[in-house]
Amino acid sequence: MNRSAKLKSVAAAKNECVQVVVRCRPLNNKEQAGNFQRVVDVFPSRGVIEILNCNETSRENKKMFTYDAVYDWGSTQQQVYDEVVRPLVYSVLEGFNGCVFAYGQTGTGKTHTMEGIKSDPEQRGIIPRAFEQIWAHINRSQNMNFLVAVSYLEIYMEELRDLLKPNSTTPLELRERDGGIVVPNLHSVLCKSVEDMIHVMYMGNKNRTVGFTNMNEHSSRSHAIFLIKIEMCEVGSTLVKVGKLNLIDLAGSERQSKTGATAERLKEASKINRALSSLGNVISALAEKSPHIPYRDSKLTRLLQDSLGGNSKTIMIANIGPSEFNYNETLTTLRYANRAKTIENKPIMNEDPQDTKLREYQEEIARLRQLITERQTREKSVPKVRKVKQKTIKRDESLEESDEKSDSEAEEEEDEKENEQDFSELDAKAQEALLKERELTASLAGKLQELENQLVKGGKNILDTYTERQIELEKKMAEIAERKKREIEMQQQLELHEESTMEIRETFTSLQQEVELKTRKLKKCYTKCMALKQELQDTRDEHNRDRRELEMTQNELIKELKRLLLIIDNFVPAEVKSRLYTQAKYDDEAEEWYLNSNMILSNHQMVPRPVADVNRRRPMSEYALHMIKSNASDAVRYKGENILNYELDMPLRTTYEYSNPKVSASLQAVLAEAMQTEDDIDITDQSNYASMMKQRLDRITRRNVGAEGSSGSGSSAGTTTSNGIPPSSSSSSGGAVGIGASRARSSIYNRGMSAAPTFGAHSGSTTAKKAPPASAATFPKARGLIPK
Ligand SMILES: Nc1ncnc2c1ncn2[C@@H]1O[C@H](COP(=O)(O)OP(=O)(O)OP(=O)(O)O)[C@@H](O)[C@H]1O
Repeated sequence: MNRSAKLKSVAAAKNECVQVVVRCRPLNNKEQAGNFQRVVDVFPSRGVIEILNCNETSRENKKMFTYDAVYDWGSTQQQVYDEVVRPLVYSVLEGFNGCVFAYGQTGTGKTHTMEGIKSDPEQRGIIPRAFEQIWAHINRSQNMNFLVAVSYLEIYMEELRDLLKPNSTTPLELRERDGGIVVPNLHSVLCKSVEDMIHVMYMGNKNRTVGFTNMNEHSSRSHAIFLIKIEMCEVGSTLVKVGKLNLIDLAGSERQSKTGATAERLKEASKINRALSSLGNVISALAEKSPHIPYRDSKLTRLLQDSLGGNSKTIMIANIGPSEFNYNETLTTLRYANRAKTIENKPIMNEDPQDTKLREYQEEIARLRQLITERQTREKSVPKVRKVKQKTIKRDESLEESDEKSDSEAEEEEDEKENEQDFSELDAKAQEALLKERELTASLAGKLQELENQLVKGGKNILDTYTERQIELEKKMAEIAERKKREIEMQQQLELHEESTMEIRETFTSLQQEVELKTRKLKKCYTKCMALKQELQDTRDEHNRDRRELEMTQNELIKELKRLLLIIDNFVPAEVKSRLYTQAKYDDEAEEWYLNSNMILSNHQMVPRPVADVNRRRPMSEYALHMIKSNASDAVRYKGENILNYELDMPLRTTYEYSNPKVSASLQAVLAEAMQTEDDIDITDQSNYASMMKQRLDRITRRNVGAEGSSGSGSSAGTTTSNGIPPSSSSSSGGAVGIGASRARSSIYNRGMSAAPTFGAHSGSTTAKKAPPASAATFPKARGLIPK
């Protein structure tokens, strides 16, 4: 279709609102066990849902919402599919884009509605039922070619993941092409039956991200999107129509406090909630007809761009729970769904778009066919003249030989024989060329077969799958669904008009009657006003709740950040830390930190390479070099050993070598002198410590003198110094190193002493009078003051 025709069809397209359907699941075992009350009332015939807040005293204050269709806990999967989804899939098979997405709090039945229960055919959900409808249609359509491709992806933590190729390293990106959003590298599988599609769905489901929450044992933690693309065209025509169907099971829109979320789950939930709240923003912006629609806020909204306010027919299924326990979440879902009702789409038929695989295949098939026929005619035309002559003779013979063989069979056989004969008559070169030609033709035929196998021809087993009566039944069901839809619409409109026309219809017979009616009306208006006020209050409360939840998430994340910073501060070396700070960059798109690979590389390059012998072509071990130098007979043996001489980085030293405490040279000299002369030691200083030391010195000197008097020199065995240290043997034997009875007075100014352990570190003044002559040698030794 050319551009102007396309524009015309867009302009001619009718606006169509997003169809919103609400489905309420039954009370589950937990809710029943907990005696939770049911607060939701469903009125399928009017498309109305009423919800009661148990905390409010008045039971009158029920909130009422109307939708295109509503389903209660007794509804069946078949009913939901036939009445809601079947018409949409019909449209897709006519070449429209269609989208069904399930929205709701976790555990309310989104996956149940979309996929259903594998083992129970009655409980199959929308996706497998859509497969059946598609293939029933294909099998019924005669003279049509189809190409059906499916893909399956999920959006987890704002990242696209291919569920059919989970280990693929190619990142998936969203791109805008021909006014629509596509995922270029997404893997797609060609399917040829319902079973193929179901197999693909289960394969993808195995790779889906699910987790456990307090609300649901197998909670979907990602948004899963199943894409079906159906290309179709009449046999012999080149006009291709394309129908696309997106079947989406969104992640749960839960309150984090209820799910028992941990730090990682909170991060996950905040991303899920962000995508869902951006979906809410898009819905609001579309509902308010805002000039800017924030599709780009999340990957989910970008992917749903066609489905919301675009060219697709869209159905939103809002799943809710009936219990009072989930009152707030249910109300949020109902409001969300209520807003989505007003979104208008402009569905257009995808006729003759660019880049269709079906057209590509058909063109290739035609080209291959042409090539093959050309080759076959060339092959046959080689010995044509002689062949014709021989053929006539042989035919006469063969007719006489057997009557059983049919003419064509005989002819084929004949041709084969002739070919063989012709072939043997050719020279070697020609034979080779002919063989090559035949091989090429065979490979082309194989390729052709392969391509033809990919295409699905419609109307194959029309009688096997669908009898006339079944087709009739389906049509009737579609009609009933359409009527039901219209009935609900009319009922809703009737209720609306009833109020406005009441006044007109009333004729007042008396003033009293008029007053009564006006009072009733006033009461109604008052109730409405109160409901609106309540709504306002609810919205405020909800906003506060959201804010509190965000604050909670923020606090959790800050806590986690602090923990990580603590680890970095205490366990990561300072230089690595500073490198991390300078090299780490934040990617706004991916919302992730990453290390600049260039910088890492440059750092790597700075690391010195292992040392090798620069004069040699390749590194050699020390031992090999040694052997070569020493001209050892088996030196060659070690030549090939590629051992590098690694210079290991030794860790930096953090301690000092031990050195003895320093005693200043002046003090050492004085002490040495004092110990050699017999003079008194006179140390002058002002501090208490020094005077104390002086006293001790005196005491020691006196005792030593006493001891000398009583036992005489050399008989000090068994005596101890005042501080309990026994005298050394050298001193007891009359010691060569002892001070002796010092008479000389010397003044020591020891301010220059540097080492603390020596008493000289404290400036002090001490006068040691009359040092003991021999046994006094114990004093300096015991105090460690003997110069070395
Ligand atoms: N209409 C229903 N009838 C019967 N059972 C239902 C219905 N809807 C849901 N259930 C049951 O409720 C449970 C939770 O449903 P499901 O897993 O589909 O929820 P969900 O909304 O997809 O949750 P999540 O967002 O966590 O994936 C399942 O055991 C399911 O069988």
